[in-house]
Amino acid sequence: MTVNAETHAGGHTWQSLPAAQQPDWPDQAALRDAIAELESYPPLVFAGECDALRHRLGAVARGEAFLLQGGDCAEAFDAVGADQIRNKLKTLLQMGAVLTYAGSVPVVKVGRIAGQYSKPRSKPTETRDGVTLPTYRGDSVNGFEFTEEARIPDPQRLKRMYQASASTLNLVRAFTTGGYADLRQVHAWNQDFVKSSPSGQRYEALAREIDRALNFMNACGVDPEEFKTVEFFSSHEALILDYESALTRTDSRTGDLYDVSGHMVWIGERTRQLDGAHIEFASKIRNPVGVKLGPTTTPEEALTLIDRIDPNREPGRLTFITRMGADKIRDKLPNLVEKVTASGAQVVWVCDPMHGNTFEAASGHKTRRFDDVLDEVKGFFEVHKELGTHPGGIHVELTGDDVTECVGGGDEIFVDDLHQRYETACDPRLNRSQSLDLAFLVAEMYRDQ
Ligand SMILES: O=C[C@H](O)[C@H](O)COP(=O)(O)O
Ligand SMILES: C=C(OP(=O)(O)O)C(=O)O
Ligand SMILES: [Mn+2]
Repeated sequence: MTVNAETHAGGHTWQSLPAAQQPDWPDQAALRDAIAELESYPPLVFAGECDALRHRLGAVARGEAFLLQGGDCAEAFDAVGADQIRNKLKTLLQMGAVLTYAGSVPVVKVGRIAGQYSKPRSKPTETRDGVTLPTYRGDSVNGFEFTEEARIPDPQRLKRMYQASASTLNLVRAFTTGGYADLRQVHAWNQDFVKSSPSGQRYEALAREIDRALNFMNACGVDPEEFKTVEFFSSHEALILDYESALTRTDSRTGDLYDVSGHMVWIGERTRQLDGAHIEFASKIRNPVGVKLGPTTTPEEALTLIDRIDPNREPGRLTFITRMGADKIRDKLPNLVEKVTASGAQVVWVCDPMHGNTFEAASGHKTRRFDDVLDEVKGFFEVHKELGTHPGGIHVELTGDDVTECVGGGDEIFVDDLHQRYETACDPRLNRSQSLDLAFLVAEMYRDQ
């Protein structure tokens, strides 16, 4: 295999390289048909929007803005109703408002939304009561239901992924530009949270300050229209390369390739092999790109990733999403940040405090402790403070619904509560109140920084 081969029969350099975590599609003819159809579909996003996000992330890399990236671990086809999308968006916007005020910097808002349908897994199979079946790999590949039939990878699902992404993005665009996301409304939701929940009451002082700031702007005659719309971007893990390749198009303005399935895509911890297809793919598209970095990442790997994906050292092009675990971040992160900074690269550093802190409760539920999540973010801020670098943002798995998937938080969820509303198809998400709790606590950290 050569990394630099310019093309292969399918057309793109990455298509001739080994790709980890791809489904074993049993029906290759059906796969080819699905890909051909996807290739004929219109883009979900415009290349110029991807450029805009890259510029916003450039400001994050320079320390002038903060990134809030969040949403489901795995979106599901049967969870794209208006209520679920609205609740998720509402939660992210509320978090964004708190962080904007406390940090006094723009918050770049990016959803794990409208495309987050594919999951890398640690095991190829799952066994329940002595029955072993292929593992669930996300709604884009197979069904969550534990039956032989549901678990067969079906390429028709790639088309449903496109359709579900399109309708989700359509509603998100409507909400964010049509007046629903008005900052004054978002602030009123935050006031509700502060008033009506025990965990919210701790943040009364901050909410009052925001209220005063809004009244002040009002009194100064700031045009209320300014508050009406909000910029919001989509992102997902670029995992299933047949899908991402079919949605990768040449931009007529520049001749560059863009993956028009979302504004930003990231490469996961399990697929970031330097000689693999995913990194080659990431290096060829002009979208802003993220790469997850777990605790085994060496500085040499990080530097090679920069050379591959960001050879021109363009702030905003590359985001490193570190997911070390609360017990490792203070040990592992400093060396990476130091070496990357010394190389002259200006990457965005983002903390994913979820994926290094997963454990299985006695009940069998995969869960995370709110305190571990918070402690990893704290460690992230400490390391950057010590090194004089910018803690660029957080990347979290969350939902706007009152699920019981992570333990702890101000409105505490106990291990015994997990079964009550455990709805995730993959990893445990912070619920609405845990997400807001986190935003207020991170806001305090950002301020102290
Ligand atoms: O976000 C996803 C999960 O962390 C990943 O799919 C691994 O989960 P698993 O260990 O249950 O396979
Ligand atoms: C699989 C994920 O993360 P990671 O690649 O960091 O394990 C994820 O973000 O859902
Ligand atoms: Mn996950």
